Amino acid sequence: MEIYKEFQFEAAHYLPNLPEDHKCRRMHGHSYRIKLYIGGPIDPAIGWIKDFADIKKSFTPVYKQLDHYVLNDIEGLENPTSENLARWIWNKTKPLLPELTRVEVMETCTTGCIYEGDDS
Ligand SMILES: Nc1nc2c(c(=O)[nH]1)N=C([C@H](O)[C@H](O)COP(=O)(O)OP(=O)(O)OP(=O)(O)O)CN2
Ligand SMILES: [Zn+2]
Repeated sequence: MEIYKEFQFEAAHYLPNLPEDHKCRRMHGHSYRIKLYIGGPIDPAIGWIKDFADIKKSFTPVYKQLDHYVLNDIEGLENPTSENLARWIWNKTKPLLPELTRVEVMETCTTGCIYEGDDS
């Protein structure tokens, strides 16, 4: 079974590797939504896999690096596509939250990326 916790943060970015005339090469902002999925057995005494509050606590140091920043200024996010952001969040969060099974990044209401580790 999996559970998830959703987060939202505001950030600006531009995609520097796109052609000059591509609109996403210009600086613009998104209300990003992130879903972190956690897998594991249900604790029979409590009836849950992990407290949602503990997922939030573990993710907070990573979240704070993203919210209200220009993503391009962050080390490792110089080309902040959804794909690169999902992998960056995975790499930063997995050591803090070993039960992490999937990261979903939603850049707009209609677009997103799912990352499940090295071979996805
Ligand atoms: N595979 C990817 N494609 C695009 C990414 C990305 O990270 N990975 N990013 C962008 C831009 O950041 C852009 O802001 C979002 O793209 P898009 O959906 O085209 O933007 P709109 O909200 O303007 O979409 P409409 O449906 O046309 O309104 C682009 N592509
Ligand atoms: Zn964008």
